[in-house]
Amino acid sequence: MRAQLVDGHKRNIGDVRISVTDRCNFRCQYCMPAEGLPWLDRDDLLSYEEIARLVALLASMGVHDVRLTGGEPLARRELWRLVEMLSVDENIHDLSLTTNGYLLDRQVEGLVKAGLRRVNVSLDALAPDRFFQLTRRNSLQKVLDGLAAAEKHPELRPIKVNVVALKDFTEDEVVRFAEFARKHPYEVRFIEFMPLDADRTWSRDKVLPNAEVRRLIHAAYPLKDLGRERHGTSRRWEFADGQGSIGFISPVSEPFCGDCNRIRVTAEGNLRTCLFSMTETDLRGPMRAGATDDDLEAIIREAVWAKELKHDVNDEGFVQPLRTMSQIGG
Ligand SMILES: Nc1nc2c(ncn2[C@@H]2O[C@H](COP(=O)(O)OP(=O)(O)OP(=O)(O)O)[C@@H](O)[C@H]2O)c(=O)[nH]1
Ligand SMILES: C[S@@+](CC[C@H](N)C(=O)[O-])C[C@H]1O[C@@H](n2cnc3c(N)ncnc32)[C@H](O)[C@@H]1O
Ligand code: SF4
Ligand code: SF4
Repeated sequence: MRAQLVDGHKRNIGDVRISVTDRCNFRCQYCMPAEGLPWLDRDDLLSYEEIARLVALLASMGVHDVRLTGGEPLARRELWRLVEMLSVDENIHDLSLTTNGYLLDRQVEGLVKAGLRRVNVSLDALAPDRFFQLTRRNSLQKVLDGLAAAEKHPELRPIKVNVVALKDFTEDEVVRFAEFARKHPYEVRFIEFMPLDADRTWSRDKVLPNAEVRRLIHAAYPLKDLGRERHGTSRRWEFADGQGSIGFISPVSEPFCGDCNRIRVTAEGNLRTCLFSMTETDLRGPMRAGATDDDLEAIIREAVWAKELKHDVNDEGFVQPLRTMSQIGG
């Protein structure tokens, strides 16, 4: 084992989010433009072997939680192969996936066999026409099938459902989502819209504050506060009658940067120390030029030492990064 990876604010880094591709088969309004984006060339993507090398190095520095994301991670061929490579590392405690669910039905069995332990599925609407409006794809049923397929694997728990909430849109389905959470063994989380959309149309008045979502749910089904998990994104509330729980991820109205222990690696192998970072550190170049693990460790430690204390989108000086959520790996 190497020394714990720490930032300059004395925070131990314990979580890495790896983007395995910038491509996606959906076009969610709050993330991608309808026409897509210029995709990376395949040669520019880190190979699974390169990702596994980096993750093993990070895990030996105490970064024990690994999330695979994208773009759409299941759109990258044979993702199970990467999962298999990572799941044998004893230094990795949590190996999870965030997906739009479209290809989950087909792939979940292989992923579980390969050692995947958790899955989060994005689902922003429960009515087919509303789902189409948000994702620009007619795929609600495929996502529900993906969730049902995941549910059949008890190894994959908890299953979380991510709902990005938009003002003047999501309100109509908030109570239906609460009922969905009460009916299924899924932890539904409402997420406030962040300024990382490709169309750069984010504004504060398009954000549906989670306090409002909670108010709407509480009126129908009273809630009890369970608090926020350390290093977690969501604050959880359980239904007062004990039938399930619901979560709120509130980066706009209640930022949770204080105990942030996360870093990110983009699909082309750049290290980002914050979701909203304005700079990135190239790891692929040194790796392909023959850097040793000690060389890479030094590069990573220097970049992480400068990790941002926080990022508040409400700050006067806040600047939206050039890269979108799908390019960063949300
Ligand atoms: N502001 C901010 N948002 C984040 C961060 N990490 C994840 N998110 C957002 O949280 C939402 C849910 O992301 P997930 O991929 O499900 O990750 P998570 O919430 O950490 O997942 P769990 O560990 O399973 O609770 C997405 O909108 C992410 O972009 C972060 O460090 N900062
Ligand atoms: C970028 S996606 C990548 C994984 C996968 N394609 C998916 O949608 O789950 C990761 C998460 O970021 C969320 N997300 C994307 N753009 C967002 C935005 N502008 N604000 C808040 N969350 C966003 C998505 O809803 C999803 O839950
Ligand atoms: S949120 Fe996920 S599914 Fe939607 S466009 Fe972005 S990367 Fe694709
Ligand atoms: S915005 Fe940056 S500092 Fe804040 S929680 Fe997210 S990654 Fe961490």
